[in-house]
Amino acid sequence: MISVEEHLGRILQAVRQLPPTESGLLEAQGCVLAEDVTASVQLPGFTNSAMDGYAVHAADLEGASEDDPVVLPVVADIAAGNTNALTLAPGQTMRIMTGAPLPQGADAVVPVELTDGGVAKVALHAAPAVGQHVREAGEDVRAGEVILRAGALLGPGQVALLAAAGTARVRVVPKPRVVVLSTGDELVEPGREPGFGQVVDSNSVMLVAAARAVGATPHRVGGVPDDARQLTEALEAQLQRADAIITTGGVSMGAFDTVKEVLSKVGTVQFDKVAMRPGMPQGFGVLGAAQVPVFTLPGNPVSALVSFHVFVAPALRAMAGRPEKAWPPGFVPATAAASWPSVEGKMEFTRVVLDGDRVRPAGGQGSHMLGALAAADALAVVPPEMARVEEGDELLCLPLLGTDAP
Ligand SMILES: Nc1nc2c(c(=O)[nH]1)N[C@H]1C(S)=C(S)[C@@H](COP(=O)(O)OP(=O)(O)OC[C@H]3O[C@@H](n4cnc5c(N)ncnc54)[C@H](O)[C@@H]3O)O[C@H]1N2
Ligand code: MOO
Repeated sequence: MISVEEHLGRILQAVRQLPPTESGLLEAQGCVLAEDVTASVQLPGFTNSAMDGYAVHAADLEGASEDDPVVLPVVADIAAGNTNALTLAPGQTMRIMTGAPLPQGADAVVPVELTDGGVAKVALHAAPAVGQHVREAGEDVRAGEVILRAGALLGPGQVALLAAAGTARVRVVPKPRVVVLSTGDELVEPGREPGFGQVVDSNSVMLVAAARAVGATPHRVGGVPDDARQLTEALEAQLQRADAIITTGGVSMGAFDTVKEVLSKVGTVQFDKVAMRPGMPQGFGVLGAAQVPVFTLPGNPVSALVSFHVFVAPALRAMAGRPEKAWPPGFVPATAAASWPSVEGKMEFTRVVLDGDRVRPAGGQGSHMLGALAAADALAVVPPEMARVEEGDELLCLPLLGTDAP
């Protein structure tokens, strides 16, 4: 029996960050930048108005107030999108809209609410400070400045900045393409009614969803029967399209545990019992010339999802250029709101419901119990040395509904 840390350590030793690729901005969301990006233009690109109102020379409005306005002629209208360079002479105003270029010479904007809204001439009831409601060219980003560094995760704000600063394509670490392959003669496709002795292949649906939630690009292969030739063929076919392969089922002590039978003979896949519950039978190794990592997760549904969170998610993040800073990854502290037994000598992952920062078990803990799994908010980590959780104990928890997608 090996520890959770040993098995994870072996996995993280073996996986590599994927080589960078060039990508359009929309496809780059959720990826990590592979190089620094500099702005090719300044932002804002030109000095413009922050308000709908009147462009003025501030000096013309000295002493203007609510009761004692200054009245000036309005010599032009400037809408957003106006591309003519205009000049404002002293003693004049121009009506200006938000985002429209400030005319040369103007140094402030009076919002329309502080005026009578005049079109030919306007009564201005306020004396603005120089620069008021003016957005200076380059005040946000200077041309040539590094706007995002290699390693930055691209979310909506980052792709917007790249677009605005003149970058349409970027070099990123791609999202790992993850093939999910379930095994077992008992499996039927989701949507089909299982006969006696059959189960719906819910694991592949679950693992595709889990892979997507950590920012990978999953591909689901329907259930493969417990047949060595068919499994070998399926694995060989999928190796072409995969940065990682996840299998479920067929790794325990059963007489028809085909994954173990097939993968023991090829690549470097090693099968171990890991001191955890659920998720004890695990396998990991690399396959083919491209050294594609293969995770063989147990078939029990809860075991498979726990194994995904503990072993596969950190590996996928490392491949995507987002290595974990610490283990356990993404875990949050919580206080036990109840007492429950745990198994000594194994790290137990109790399905819990979260109530603020307090947790209690979410119903049945059997590794086949999807009903209780779906009712859970998080996995509470009970360390191997604890035989029992007492009310008030501090535990680390992994939220189950979290998503890495920015
Ligand atoms: N004699 C022993 N028996 C078992 C041991 C052991 O150490 N000695 N370990 C148990 C543990 S712990 C686990 S976990 C399971 C793991 O078994 P396998 O990975 O070989 O999985 P299967 O036998 O194929 O299936 C187990 C269970 O899960 C259901 N299943 C499988 N695939 C799917 C799927 N795609 N979607 C939904 N459900 C699935 C399957 O019907 C079985 O009920 O072994 C224990 N046995
Ligand atoms: O250790 Mo198995 O993964 O519970 O059911």
